[in-house]
Order: sequence, then C-alpha cells, then structure tokens
Amino acid sequence: MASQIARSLLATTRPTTTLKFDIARRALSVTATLQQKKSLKDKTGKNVVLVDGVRTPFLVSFTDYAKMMPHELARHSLLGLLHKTGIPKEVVDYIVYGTVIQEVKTSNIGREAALAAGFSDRTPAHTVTMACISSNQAITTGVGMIAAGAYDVIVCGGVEFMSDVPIRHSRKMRSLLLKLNRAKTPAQRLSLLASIRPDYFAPELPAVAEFSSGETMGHSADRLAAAFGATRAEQDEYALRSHTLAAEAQAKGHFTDLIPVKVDGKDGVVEKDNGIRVSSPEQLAKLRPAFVKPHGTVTAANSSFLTDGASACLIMSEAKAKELGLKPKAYLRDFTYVAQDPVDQLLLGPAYGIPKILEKSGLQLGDIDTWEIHEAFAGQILANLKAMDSDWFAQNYLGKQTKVGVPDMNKWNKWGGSLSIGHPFAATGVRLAMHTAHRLVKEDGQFGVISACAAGGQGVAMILERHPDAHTD
Ligand SMILES: CC(=O)SCCNC(=O)CCNC(=O)[C@H](O)C(C)(C)COP(=O)(O)OP(=O)(O)OC[C@H]1O[C@@H](n2cnc3c(N)ncnc32)[C@H](O)[C@@H]1OP(=O)(O)O
Repeated sequence: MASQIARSLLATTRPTTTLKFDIARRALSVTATLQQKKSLKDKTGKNVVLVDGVRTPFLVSFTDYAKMMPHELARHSLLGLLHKTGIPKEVVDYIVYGTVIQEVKTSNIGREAALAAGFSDRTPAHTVTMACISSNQAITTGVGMIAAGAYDVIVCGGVEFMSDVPIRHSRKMRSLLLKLNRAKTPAQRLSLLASIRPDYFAPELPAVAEFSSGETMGHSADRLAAAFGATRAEQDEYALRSHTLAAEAQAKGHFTDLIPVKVDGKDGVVEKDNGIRVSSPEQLAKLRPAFVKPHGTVTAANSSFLTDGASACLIMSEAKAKELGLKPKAYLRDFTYVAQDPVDQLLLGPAYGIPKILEKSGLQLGDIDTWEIHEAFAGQILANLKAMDSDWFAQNYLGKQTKVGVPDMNKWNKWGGSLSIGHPFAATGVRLAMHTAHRLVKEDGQFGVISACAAGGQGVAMILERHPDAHTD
C-alpha cells in the first residue's frame, strides 16, 4: 500500500515550496471566511468541562529526573493540579491515569501515584494504556464516567518514564528461574543451574516498536515519509519550525501548565522543558539517519526524543464546577478514536481522525481556531498533511470524493509540539488539551482540535470549545 500511495502522490503532490505557499494562501482564504460560530451541542447531558490541567516540565530522558520512579513524577502532577485548582482532595471522585511502558512494581500507577500524593484510600484510581494517546484515553474515560452519571469530578492524566524501563531476563532464563523457585531439593537446584548456557544471559530490552510487525516507530515513520514524498529538507524545516515556535512560547511564558518539580538530592527545582533546541538548517542537514541507514531521512532532530514527564487535568460536569466556584477553561465537546493497519498506516491517525471528528460535529476546517497535533516525527506530520491534501487518499482510504484539505498552518502547533517540547508518551494528551484551552483564550478562538497517532495503528481526535469563563493564567 505504501508504494501505491507513493506512486499516486508523486503524481498529485507538489514540491515542498509550492506546498508551503499553497498552505499560506489557503490560510488567508480560511481566515477571510471565518464567521461568528454557534456553540456545539452537548452530547453527554452533563456539559463536561476541562477545569484546568498541569504538567511537570518534560525532560530529555536520563537527565534530571533519571533517579526518580514514575509514580513519583505522577504524584507531582497530581499535587500540582490540586495546588493550581485549589480543590480539596476529597472532592475528587475518581482518578484515571495513563502509562505506556509500565514500571512492574506499580502496575496500577494511577492508584500508587494517588496514594503517594495523599489522596484518600477511598478514592478509586485505575490505569489506562493506549500507547501515545493514553492520557487522551484517560480524559475520554473520565468523560464517559461523568456522562454515565457514575461520578462528577475526575482527575485524568498520564506519565511516562523512559529513564528506567523494565529490562527482562531472556525467556530461557525466566523459565529456569521460575523452575528454580519451585525446585524441592538441592540436587534439583544444582541440575537446573548446570543447564544455564551463555545465551540465557542476553537481556530483553523493550523497544519503541510495533509488536505485530517488530518495526520501530522511527523505521515506520521513515517508510511513511518516503511513501508520501516528504523529503529530508522538508522534515528538517518542519522540525526547526517546531523548536523555534516552542522556544518563542517558552520565552513568552505561554507554558502556564508547567508546575515546578523538586528532585530529591538536587539543588533547586526543575521549572522548564529541557529538549527545546533551535539549530541551524546546516546543523540539522549534517545529522545521519537514526533508523533506516544509510539512506533514511528520519534523524534524531526531526524525531520526538525519549522523554520523562507527567501530566494531570481536572474534568467535571459544568454544574459541579459552578457549585464549586471554579472557572472552567473549555468544554470537552466530542472525540473519536480511529484504527488502521499498523504496518503501512501506523502513524496516520490524524489523517483519519480529523475528518471523522469534523464530520461528526458538523464543523469545517475553517471553523477550527487552534490545532494541537502530536508530532511523533516531522515526516509523520508531513505525511498526514499530504494525505489530507490528496483526493486520491480521500477516495481510496476515507470513502470521500474529494480531499479533506490542509488546516491553516498559522493555527497549527503555534507553541511547538512533541518534536521540541518532548513526548512522554502517556502524558502528551493532557499537554495537547491544555495548550488548546490556553491558546483558545490567548488567540481569542472558539474551537480547538487535538489529534494524535499511536502505536497499534490507532489515533484520536478531540474537539474542545472555549468556555465563557475561560481565563488566562
Ligand atoms: C505515536 C508516536 O508518538 S511514535 C513516536 C515514539 N517515539 C519514538 O519512537 C522516539 C524516537 N526517538 C528516539 O528513539 C531517539 O530520540 C533517537 C533514536 C531518534 C535519537 O536518539 P539518540 O541517538 O540517543 O539521540 P541524541 O540526543 O544522542 O542525538 C543524536 C545526535 O543528534 C544531535 N541532535 C539531536 N537533536 C538535535 C537538534 N534538535 N538539533 C541539532 N542536533 C540535534 C545530537 O546532538 C547528537 O549529535 P552527536 O551525535 O554529534 O552528539
């Protein structure tokens, strides 16, 4: 399929520079046609609102958080949320928390983090996992619980900790150790120990890879970029855009969802993301391919980097927010999940999710004031944009006559994205939601779209609407 797309897009996709001007031209026309929009209808019967949210600074793995445990980082996000919103712990009915690569000792990390943060042992918590969209899943699970009338006030979030991942013994060694545990006599134990061979000692390291195909995400992104004709220069240019916009947003103090983290044994507090790095095009061009060697186009600089971080947000029914005297930032209006072939369409979640959520909610591309789209790889973002700009893709894969079109890039990830801010897998969804809510206020917008791809060939798209009480921090 990838080569089919490549052939077809080679015929229909214009070169990079033309694409850029095209996007800018369309942006102008979309802006010109923006009308006063109606509010979206509530689908839950509860008008579920996003009151507020926080995140720890996102750090490049193996830096300042390296000696922590993931539930401790998650605990900081929960405490930070309570501090920011001023709500007492007792008001929280339930906690839904995401994680992808689980620390084996804290498999229900939501519960462990809540206990470590001092929540009552009467507050239930469970952990969800849906790869890079795990905290989106935490949020929408919470929306479902509120809509079902089960609870009113839910904390949702996620944590990822790539500085320490479970490394297993080989299957042979595991089997032997389990037998050894059950051996009844010293002779049985000795005989088992004598059966150990050198290859038993080879450890199993977790890979950021697709289980069904064995392919790493980076390798898949490289193939996807090639299939859609996203060149190395285009990818580097997009990565530079992400880092430049993130650096500007950081300097202007836009990341008001950040909470400081005090790391035991270290002086001072961690207050800022540390992966934002604006390089020159020449420096970027020098980097070698990171995955497909020697001819690939995906490098360390045009990929999201391995990141440690945690996030948490507070959602509830609008009535409950009023009762508690809280001023929500946004309505959580609608969401959808999509799933495709995890081999050739692994990272195309936004190209499927965005048209679906727009159609579902009766909105057009031009109605959207902020786009917050997860950047797994620059090549993956460009492939999604090219897919959305292709009649052929629309006809063959979306069941539509004509292409979806390209969103207004002036409204797209204006504060940078996962390439620059970082991507602690299960924490990213809440960051996207808070950037959306805050940008809607700062940019005087009404509707924001969030979308992300995830391992397993899955994806999410969500629509947030600015709340009338929304305010800047
Ligand atoms: C749905 C999803 O989200 S899927 C996505 C899931 N996420 C992933 O798969 C993570 C992908 N990323 C990775 O695995 C890793 O970050 C990798 C493999 C790409 C890179 O890892 P590393 O090789 O350890 O990166 P490292 O930080 O050492 O950078 C390699 C080189 O690039 C350089 N570099 C990295 N970023 C930049 C930048 N922005 N500008 C300039 N140079 C850079 C580094 O300085 C380094 O140069 P050096 O070799 O001269 O020291």
